[in-house]
Amino acid sequence: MPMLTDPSQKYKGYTPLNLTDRKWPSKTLTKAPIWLSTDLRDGNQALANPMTIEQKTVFFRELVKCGVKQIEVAYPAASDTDFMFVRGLVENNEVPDDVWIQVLTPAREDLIRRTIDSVAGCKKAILHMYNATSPTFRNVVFRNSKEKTIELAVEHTKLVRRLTEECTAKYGTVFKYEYSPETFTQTEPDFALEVCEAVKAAWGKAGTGEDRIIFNLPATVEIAPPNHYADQIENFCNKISEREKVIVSLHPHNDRGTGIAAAELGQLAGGDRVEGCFFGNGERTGNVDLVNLALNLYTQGIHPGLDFSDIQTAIDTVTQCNDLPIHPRHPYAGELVFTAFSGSHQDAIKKGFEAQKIKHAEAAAKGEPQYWDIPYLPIDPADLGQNYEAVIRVNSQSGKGGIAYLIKQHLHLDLPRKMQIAFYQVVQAISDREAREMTVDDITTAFRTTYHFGGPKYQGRLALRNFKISTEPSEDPADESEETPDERRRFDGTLAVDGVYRVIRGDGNGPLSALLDALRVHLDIDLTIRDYTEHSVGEGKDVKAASYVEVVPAGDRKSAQSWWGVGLDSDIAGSGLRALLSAVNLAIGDRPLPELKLSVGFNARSGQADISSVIVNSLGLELPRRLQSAFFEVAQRAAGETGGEISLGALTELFQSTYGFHPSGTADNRLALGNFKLEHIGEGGRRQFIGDVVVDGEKRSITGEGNGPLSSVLSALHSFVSGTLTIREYSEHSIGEGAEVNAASYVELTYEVSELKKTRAWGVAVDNDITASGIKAVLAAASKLDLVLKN
Ligand SMILES: CC(=O)SCCNC(=O)CCNC(=O)[C@H](O)C(C)(C)COP(=O)(O)OP(=O)(O)OC[C@H]1O[C@@H](n2cnc3c(N)ncnc32)[C@H](O)[C@@H]1OP(=O)(O)O
Ligand SMILES: CC(C)C(=O)C(=O)O
Repeated sequence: MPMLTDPSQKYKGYTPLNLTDRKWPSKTLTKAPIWLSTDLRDGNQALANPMTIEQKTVFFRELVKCGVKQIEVAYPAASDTDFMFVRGLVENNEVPDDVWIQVLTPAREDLIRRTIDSVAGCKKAILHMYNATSPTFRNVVFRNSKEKTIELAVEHTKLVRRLTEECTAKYGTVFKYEYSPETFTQTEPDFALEVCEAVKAAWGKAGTGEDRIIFNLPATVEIAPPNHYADQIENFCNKISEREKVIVSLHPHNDRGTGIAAAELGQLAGGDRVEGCFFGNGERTGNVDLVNLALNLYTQGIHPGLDFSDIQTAIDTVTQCNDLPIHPRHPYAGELVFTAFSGSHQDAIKKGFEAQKIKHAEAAAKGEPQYWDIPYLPIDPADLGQNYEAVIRVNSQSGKGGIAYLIKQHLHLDLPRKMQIAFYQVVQAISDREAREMTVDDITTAFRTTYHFGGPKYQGRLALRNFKISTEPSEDPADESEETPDERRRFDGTLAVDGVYRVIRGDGNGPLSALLDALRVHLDIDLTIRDYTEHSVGEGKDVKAASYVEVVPAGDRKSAQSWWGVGLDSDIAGSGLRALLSAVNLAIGDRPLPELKLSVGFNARSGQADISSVIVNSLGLELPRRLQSAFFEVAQRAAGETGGEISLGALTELFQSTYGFHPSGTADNRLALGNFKLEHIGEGGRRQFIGDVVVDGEKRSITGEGNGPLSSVLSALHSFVSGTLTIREYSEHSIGEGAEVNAASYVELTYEVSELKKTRAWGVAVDNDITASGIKAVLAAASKLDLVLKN
């Protein structure tokens, strides 16, 4: 049947109360009401499968944990399960001393008796009796007159008094009495009052404070807007006699979807207590949601007396016990309620957090409250034990702000605005292509992959292995113009280029321009930096620098096309260089790069770096800069006869023979290391070398002291070497990883014997022990010198 064109022929509107002096509209809520959870009664009776005793027990404990002090635990006369559940609570001492358990009964003697039996022995119980009072119920359900309706309530109230007193006398249980004129909102207001007055008189012992009688005024079915409910409550509160001896309890249902409003307006109108269920379970559209009401108060700065610091556990417990899901949009509890998908919301939230951080710092400094003021978020999710991860979620409706927020939250990177736009396009493309929500993981992975950020797993075609920035005097000392700095920076470093190591060198005004120069010279990559920013990440000794670089094609600073990159390093120069390489990786895409060419001809600047590239690739040795130059000269001389031509294999062999190096450590040197030990001498770092050195095939046991391992070896060598050996340069690095790691050492020695000129030689060695590697490098270098031995 379709909807009626004239519904007035089928549905009657409510009859408004003509309150001439209603007060509630101009009031505000200032304190929390008494809360009564009826999850285990009104909520339970509305379930297709009512809860088991175990489920009710778990639920009861959660209610207690959240701070509910009055809990309607059952309709004990309904079933053995309900009865036994209440008995279990009592007998197992489940009820804390400050909690009242409440039990509901109709106005029927047998059921009242069983209900009181259920709580016998409990410390504190509220006996709740009801009978419906509205015309329809009187006429249709009970077929009762008004008088008979009052009589039913009065007689059974007297019975309740007698039986509860007996129970108190026998078991010590303290009782409160609650009476509900069920269907109150559909009952003539004066008749509802008349019934309650009669019940109060029959109870006969309503007092003040703890002795107040509770009159529950249910919107059994919500049939009118919430202002009407408020009028009904205010009217009742004004007219009931001995108001101070009465607790007015509100029991809204949600048939019109205004249960929350009804409860809030009802409190303004005088309601002292609110009965409802967590997350709004209950008959039909549910009872009023206590969590919602409590948190509404909380967001007005009023503590509700309930604690939802761990709302997720409450959600999990309630949904598991009720077997009903919570709608994703449910106030405070739905999984999407702290989530923003749309770009403008995300942008506002991100800006809100940034602005609030500053405002809070200012307020903290002045000792003022730090008010929550975030667009689109009425409550701080953290107060409910929720984290911010869910706040911003990304799909095709999202904008750069939200994505940047997630990157900041998860990677601690505060992307510059233009880079936000660039990365937004990356995420948009993925989101459009895959037509789905992007998780935080998707976004951070997209970021890492795009910018080659976050370790070897995300490494790009160009990856920085090591570098050194040195200061060089400006090339043209005659140029005294202000633009030309006195000093220039030199970048010396090793890159992995498509998996092959390349030693590169470049000069510039700063580290980044020096790297750009090196890239241009060695790899034909010609770019210019258009934008650069940086910020610190973390604090104290763990602080790192994050850098962001935008590059454009060289000579085209206004280019429409640009590439951003990001770098993070404990060293600011390292972070900038990494950011630049990150941008360069994007810029080169998959364009082929020039392969390593060996050019050892004179004046070939790239040649020096290129032969170092051969050594790092063939032997894993990252030569110190002066050794690079030294070997370049050796290579040039060796290749002199072939016009600069030399094969990669020949170059590697030349290196090994020149520096007495063999990767296995078994170089055929004039001096070789035998067994040795190094001992600490005295308090300082002084050492004593005691060991065997094989010289020209003959073992010599020598000792020597020095400030460190290498100087003690030199001192020992002087026991059979005439003249003076000195270490001019020493450096080392690791080769390999994990258990396979070795140390590579480079030593340059100078040697001076009287009347002979000073000579120098490099030695290189690798060993799994760093000290042995250094000593072997000393002996390798010494082997290359014309040592004069003492007799
Ligand atoms: C608005 C509310 O939520 S009220 C609470 C509702 N909750 C429940 O009903 C859940 C528990 N109920 C039950 O398990 C059962 O209804 C019982 C055990 C209480 C009673 O079961 P039964 O005796 O089989 O009766 P039934 O369920 O048919 O109840 C209807 C009878 O109770 C009477 N009745 C209904 N409400 C009340 C009341 N508050 N006081 C006295 N009698 C009542 C009806 O008039 C009817 O009487 P009749 O049989 O003489 O016509
Ligand atoms: C028993 C009463 C209070 C009831 O649950 C209702 O009217 O909804």
